[in-house]
Amino acid sequence: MPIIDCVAVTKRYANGQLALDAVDLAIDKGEIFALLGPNGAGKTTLIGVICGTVSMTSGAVRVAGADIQRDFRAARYRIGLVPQEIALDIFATVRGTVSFSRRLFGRPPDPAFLERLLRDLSLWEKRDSRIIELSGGMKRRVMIAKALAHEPEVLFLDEPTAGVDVNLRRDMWALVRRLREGGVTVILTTHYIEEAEEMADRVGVIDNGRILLIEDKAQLMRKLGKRRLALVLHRPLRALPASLAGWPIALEDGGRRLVYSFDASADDTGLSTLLRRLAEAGVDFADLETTASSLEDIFVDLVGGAA
Ligand SMILES: Nc1ncnc2c1ncn2[C@@H]1O[C@H](COP(=O)(O)OP(=O)(O)OP(=O)(O)O)[C@@H](O)[C@H]1O
Repeated sequence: MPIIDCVAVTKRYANGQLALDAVDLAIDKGEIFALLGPNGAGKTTLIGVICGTVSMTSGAVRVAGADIQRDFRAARYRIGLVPQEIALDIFATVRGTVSFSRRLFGRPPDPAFLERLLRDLSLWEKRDSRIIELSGGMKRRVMIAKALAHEPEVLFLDEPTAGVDVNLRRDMWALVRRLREGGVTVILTTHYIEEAEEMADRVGVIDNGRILLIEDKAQLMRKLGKRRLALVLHRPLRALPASLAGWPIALEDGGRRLVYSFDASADDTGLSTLLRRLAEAGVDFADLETTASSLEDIFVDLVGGAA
């Protein structure tokens, strides 16, 4: 049984905006799932529906079997949510904020757990500071600690690293991995492709309220992945040989690098023709390298056309 199961989830806001259009999404326990999409794609709305803060127009969501509408408390108890905006009582202390959130869910105090959580998020030294005294990055850490305070099985991170510095981003990624080792399911939304590439087991791409694709990350990158061949030329080229006109080739680095993009899974990659024509045109190269395209290239291909 998936830990999160969305069936035909549709959301139309009061102003008529269709934010989710019959979304089916099943998330397995213990996976890290990245939901990718451009601004306004429907990511935050989908999270809101799953967490019960946005009412859906039609469809159903179950969290570990509990229906979010009929059995809200049971479903919500299993979820920790880190929203995009920081919302904290600025006069409370770090420790007070986190223990309050735990109490709200009816969990008994557990000082050892609290200490571990605050240490994991590099908040232990600040445990008695008031929120108002903290930097923006520290406040974000508190938001995460707060979401994890009741030991949820599923953690939602809505754009966790938008505008955060490199250290916090790295800490966050490390934390997410540790959580997964502990069996926690993590669902993150992002428009930073590198984040999905770095973290996710599976990737879903959403645009205009529709899921365009859900795929194992590695498979996705293999399947849709283009490759690049870069040749380092002996002598810089001003222009491509006429025999290669119209090929997906770019000259970079002042004509010293010739870069060819191709589909590695195609029957004919064009590589042998390319090399033959270069040889015929007297173009020598000193070195060559091939690289796989990133998830970003794939994403732009998918969403770029629709946007
Ligand atoms: N309360 C609301 N009332 C009306 N329309 C809304 C409301 N909230 C969101 N929308 C619209 O629904 C669509 C989906 O918005 P949503 O915030 O879910 O997208 P998102 O993918 O999270 O975007 P972002 O990456 O910018 O956070 C957008 O067109 C947005 O303008």
